[in-house]
Amino acid sequence: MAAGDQAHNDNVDPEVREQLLGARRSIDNIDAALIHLLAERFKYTQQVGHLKATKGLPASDPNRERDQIARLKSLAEESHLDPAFAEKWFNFVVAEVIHHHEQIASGSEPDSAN
Ligand SMILES: O=C(O)C(=O)C[C@]1(C(=O)O)C=C[C@@H](O)C=C1
Repeated sequence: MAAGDQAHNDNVDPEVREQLLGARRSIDNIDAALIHLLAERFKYTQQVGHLKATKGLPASDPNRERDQIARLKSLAEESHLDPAFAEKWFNFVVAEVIHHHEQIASGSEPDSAN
């Protein structure tokens, strides 16, 4: 049996299994909160996308992004989260937002847009 299969084994010490389940319940709650927060964020970025398209503004705003990255990296440091990871996460989300902005501007916004 591979080492990784041990966690799926029914023979896991009940105390360890309880600890694992307890931590996983909290992980599931946090993942749910993150999904809800992301959905809220995309609701607002969609509003921004429509505003930019209506007013003929560019999809991206590099100055705004620079300020956001500096702020998030500082918050990450305070929270003992890797600032490089915070920046990667932000860039990943913003790339999707810009893609949505471009779709809105070109009139090809998907029905289920977030
Ligand atoms: O604030 C804006 O202008 C947005 O379009 C939102 C947002 C973001 O997701 O935070 C996305 C793209 C911009 O380059 C900057 C920020």
